[in-house]
Amino acid sequence: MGSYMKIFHSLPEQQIVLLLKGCVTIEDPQTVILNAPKESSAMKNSERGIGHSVHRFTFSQVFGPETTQSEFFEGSMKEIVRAYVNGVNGLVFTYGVTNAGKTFTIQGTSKDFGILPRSLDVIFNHIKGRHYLKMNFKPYLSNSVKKLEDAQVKQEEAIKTAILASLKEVIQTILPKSFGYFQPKLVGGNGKPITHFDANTSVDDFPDSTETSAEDEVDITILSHEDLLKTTENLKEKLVAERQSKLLLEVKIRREMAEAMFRQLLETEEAWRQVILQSFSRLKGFHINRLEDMKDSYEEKLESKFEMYKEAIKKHAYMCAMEQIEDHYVPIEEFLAEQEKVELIKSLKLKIQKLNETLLEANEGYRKMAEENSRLKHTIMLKDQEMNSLQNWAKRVLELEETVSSLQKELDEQKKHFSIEEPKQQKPRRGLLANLKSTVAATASTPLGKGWGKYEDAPSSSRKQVLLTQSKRIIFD
Ligand SMILES: Nc1ncnc2c1ncn2[C@@H]1O[C@H](COP(=O)(O)OP(=O)(O)OP(=O)(O)O)[C@@H](O)[C@H]1O
Repeated sequence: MGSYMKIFHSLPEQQIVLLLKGCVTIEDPQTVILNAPKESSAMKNSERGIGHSVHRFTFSQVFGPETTQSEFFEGSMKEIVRAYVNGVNGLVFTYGVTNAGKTFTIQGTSKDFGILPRSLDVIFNHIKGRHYLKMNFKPYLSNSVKKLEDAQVKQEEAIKTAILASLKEVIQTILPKSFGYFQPKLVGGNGKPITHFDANTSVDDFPDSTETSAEDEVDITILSHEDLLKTTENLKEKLVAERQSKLLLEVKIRREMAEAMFRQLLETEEAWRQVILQSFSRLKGFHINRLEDMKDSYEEKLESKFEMYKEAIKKHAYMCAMEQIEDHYVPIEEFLAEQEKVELIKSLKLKIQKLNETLLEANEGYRKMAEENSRLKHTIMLKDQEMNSLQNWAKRVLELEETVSSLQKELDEQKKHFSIEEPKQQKPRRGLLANLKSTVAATASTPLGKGWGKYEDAPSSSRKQVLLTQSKRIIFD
């Protein structure tokens, strides 16, 4: 018994409970402990100090999950049933959520009966041989019974037979194949149906009430009292049989009518089916045509919409282009003029570039020339210095030349003078240098320039050479 289920009967102390695994723990055969699940509000409340997470319940008997149907019956029902057969009323009911196992407990399965078939088995075993065999009680107004007369019993039986027969036919007609679906409802202790309805039972299996008795009509006046009773009895039976046969006939007629109606119904159904099929196929055709029409019209619509959108897009593109043209439009003359300007600017730029290059080159040349110039200046300066020194030299040479010429003159005069006075006085020779010195000293105040004059027009180099030659000559003289 894996589920959680309580089975109560009328007495509170007789509470019995079957328990679920998990939060429910069986402490002992009388006590169950309920532990609140971890996430439950009861557990959370108990953690906050409100209420308890554990509850203890006491019962007359607790059955755990491993309990079998038999053990449960023995432990729960047997005493109640025993009391019942001894005239003590009892109430057993199950209580629990859906799928808790109430039906399983009460009814059980065909292999493993629950407490109800087991109880019935016990009860019927208990009254075995003491059954009331006559079938002359009829339920009345749900909670009562009526005792039937024999004739009523037979009438009931005939009706029952007729009903069962027609029922069987109807069932065979309507549900020929699925008849096997119906299972016996009540099962006895041996597992066989207590009330058995055999689908193969036919009308022929029931006594044929339409058959007339073999007995002929008799003259009652010649009959004894016993025979009379017997005959009366026979007549009664005949009467009943006739009534039965009438009933059967009625049932038969009704059945035939029902069959006819059923056939008609089938035919009608078939006709309707045909009609429906035709309509359906027509409808289908209609739908297909309609669908095709719709498809065409949708395609057309789609096409026209497509065209419309295409036109709209074109228009939009055109408008955009026009707007752009308005914003960016330049007349061709302006454009050409601009173009010329651009060309001009380009060529000017090119020229400027070339000029720049030329300028750079000129700069470079100028720089080189400046260098050359400074070098030449330097040379000139050197030459000037040289020239100055040469001029000084020349000046000096001229002076010396002057001196020499004056000395020469003086010498010549002296010579002349000596040649006149030579015989009288012979002047002692003192050497050239002593003579020169004395001459220079004598002519120190003599002005220069007389000897220079004859070289004034000569080029400087030849003049220098002359000067040098003269000065050399003067020095070596
Ligand atoms: N003790 C058990 N052992 C094995 N199977 C069980 C047990 N109890 C219940 N079941 C199975 O659990 C399922 C539900 O059980 P059952 O139909 O008896 O529940 P229930 O309480 O009658 O439900 P509901 O209230 O919906 O009728 C069934 O398939 C049943 O066979």
